[in-house]
Amino acid sequence: MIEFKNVSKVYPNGTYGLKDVSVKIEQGEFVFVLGSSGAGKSTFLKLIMHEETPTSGEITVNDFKVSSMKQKEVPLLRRSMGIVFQDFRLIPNMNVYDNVAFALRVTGTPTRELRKRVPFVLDLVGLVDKAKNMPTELSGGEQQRVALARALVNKPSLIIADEPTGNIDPELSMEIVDMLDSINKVGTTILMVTHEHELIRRYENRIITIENGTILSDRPDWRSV
Ligand SMILES: Nc1ncnc2c1ncn2[C@@H]1O[C@H](COP(=O)(O)OP(=O)(O)OP(=O)(O)O)[C@@H](O)[C@H]1O
Repeated sequence: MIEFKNVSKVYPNGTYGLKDVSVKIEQGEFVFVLGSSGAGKSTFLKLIMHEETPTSGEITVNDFKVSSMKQKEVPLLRRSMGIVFQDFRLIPNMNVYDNVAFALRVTGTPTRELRKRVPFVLDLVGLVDKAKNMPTELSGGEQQRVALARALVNKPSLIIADEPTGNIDPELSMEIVDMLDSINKVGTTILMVTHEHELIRRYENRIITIENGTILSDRPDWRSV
């Protein structure tokens, strides 16, 4: 669950990132966050991840009071979420298997658990047969699927996808959204930021549109009305 209560973010140079935003996203929703460049989408995500702190207002994410959180609690918050970036951010000198396994190794997961979990998520994203490939040997869409597997491997309750289709051919973009959709169907909350109206027009999910740091519109999920 994500809740913003009257949240504003003013950057040190006086620019407003967000202005008095109040919004609630329940566990299990799949929400698109739409907005043009400079609208405030990244600010919204950074506040959720505690990469930035709000100037005023209250933020709750997965039972963490993010707005008043101590720095030492941040790793716990981050472990409750999986993050997918536009530029994939795979480790170039590790193969697909190790890129995914790395996310488990850093949290001290036992090897026997890792041997079950990594093939499971690679199967979910349809990449078992590419486990030994290096990132440079994969297409953009495949690299993003590895990033998705890595985000999923710690069983997060929330996936944040920041323009995940921004570097992918349009035909493959739908494949990524469909994959997020099937992950959502097993209960994971999905927040996907995009500026691609065309892509999300085909879906019936809730769409929060941000403009000039405020919520311009909040279209409900048409599947549930
Ligand atoms: N570190 C910063 N210092 C000052 N102003 C900032 C900073 N980061 C963002 N801004 C400003 O805050 C506003 C919102 O920016 P934000 O990055 O959240 O937009 P965005 O919707 O993510 O845009 P894009 O799609 O281009 O990434 C913009 O006016 C931007 O210039």
